[in-house]
Amino acid sequence: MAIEKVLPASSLQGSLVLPGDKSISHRYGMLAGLAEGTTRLSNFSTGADPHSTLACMAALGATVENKGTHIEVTGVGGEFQQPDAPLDCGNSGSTMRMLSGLIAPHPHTFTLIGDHSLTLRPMERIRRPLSAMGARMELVDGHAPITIYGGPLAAIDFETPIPSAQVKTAVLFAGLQAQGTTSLSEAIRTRDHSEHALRAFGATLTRENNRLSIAGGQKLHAIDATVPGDLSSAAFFLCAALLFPDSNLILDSLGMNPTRSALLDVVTALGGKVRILNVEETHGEMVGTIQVNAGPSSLRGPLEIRGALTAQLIDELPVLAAIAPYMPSGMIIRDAKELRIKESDRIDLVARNLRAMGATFTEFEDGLEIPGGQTLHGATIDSGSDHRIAMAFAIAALRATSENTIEGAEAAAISFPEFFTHLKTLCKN
Ligand SMILES: O=C(O)C1=C[C@@H](OP(=O)(O)O)[C@@H](O)[C@H](O)C1
Ligand SMILES: C=C(OP(=O)(O)O)C(=O)O
Repeated sequence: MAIEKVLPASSLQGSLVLPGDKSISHRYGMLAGLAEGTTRLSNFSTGADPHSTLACMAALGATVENKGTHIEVTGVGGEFQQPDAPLDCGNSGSTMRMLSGLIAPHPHTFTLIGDHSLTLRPMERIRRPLSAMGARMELVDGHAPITIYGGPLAAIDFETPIPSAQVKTAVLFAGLQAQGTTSLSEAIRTRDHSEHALRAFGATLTRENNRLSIAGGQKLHAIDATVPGDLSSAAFFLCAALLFPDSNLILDSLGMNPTRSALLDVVTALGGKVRILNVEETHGEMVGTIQVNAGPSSLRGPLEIRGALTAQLIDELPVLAAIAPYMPSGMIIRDAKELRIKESDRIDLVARNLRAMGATFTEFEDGLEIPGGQTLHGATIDSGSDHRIAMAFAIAALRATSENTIEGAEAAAISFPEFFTHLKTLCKN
């Protein structure tokens, strides 16, 4: 187990280009694997999870080559081959759920496996729509390993019961290859990278209010693309910037898709001055440069994160909770029960680590209420092998009164292997 020691800091200064967005990298990797032709992907995520996706695409017959400057994926032209071993999704819920939809229409038997954490995560949420389309899927008590007996699928009209971009994507990827037109409605709009990625690879997809429709039998064609920087990785440094009055952080080539960028509004509400220096669109995704300085917050009460906002900030909630005790206003996070079934029970681990640092707060089944203006001390942090917990508490450590020891720091590599190196460069002690 890797240990990282994080000392209190006095300032955060510098500029950064983030590695490619994890969500977009998964989708480009999968669609490139299915498409016809050779896709070139620059700034592909360096995280272990999207590389699990690429390994699965290779096992399904795509050719994946790391060319140094970019990744090349030569797709199977619409027909995956029977893999000769189980598809290993590692720690990645995105891989397991989205890939299930992508491969279910193919006439082979697939087994999807993952690590211990992934085996604890709910998979019934994808079995329900995919089996309604005609896929035969076996789970073990609602969990992986998953066996899919693939074959022709029929379109469905599906209403997502939980806000989940992974479930939405599994249905769209299956719908792309089904017979008829698949429709899907979501009550809370989740990240729309799949919609943009499908269009980029040549598919037609329509949206009317909250209802998406995709016709089956569409073929995909290879693209050249640069993956925008990962805003969920940037979140750690954006939150760190709020901790010091003279912070100055510049993030270049950053993904700013509006369905992902609620964090920028939250950072602003917490006193961050966020300047957008430029923005452009590439394959439907907004990409730009931002500068962030800290300033006084105008909040009169605790920052409240509930309902749709909770769903939009789902991956950023651990780091927001980790800095909440230092914010003058404090924070209320509710409607976040999903956090209990991510790579770890993130509410429990945030609570345990905040408690270890001496914070006071109230824990709920679906969130936390954390008073502001607290002083925390150094402690031994348990990452629970969860990348976002390891990184969130490295940020909390920056304002503690003494050194923190992060146990299980290697988990950061799941989404952001360079995190601790950048932290050391940006933070001044
Ligand atoms: O679609 C995606 O890329 C993701 C969707 C979210 O999961 P859910 O779909 O389970 O909410 C998020 O937590 C995950 O990190 C990535
Ligand atoms: C929940 C996450 O990812 P996944 O569901 O793909 O494991 C995450 O990155 O925080």
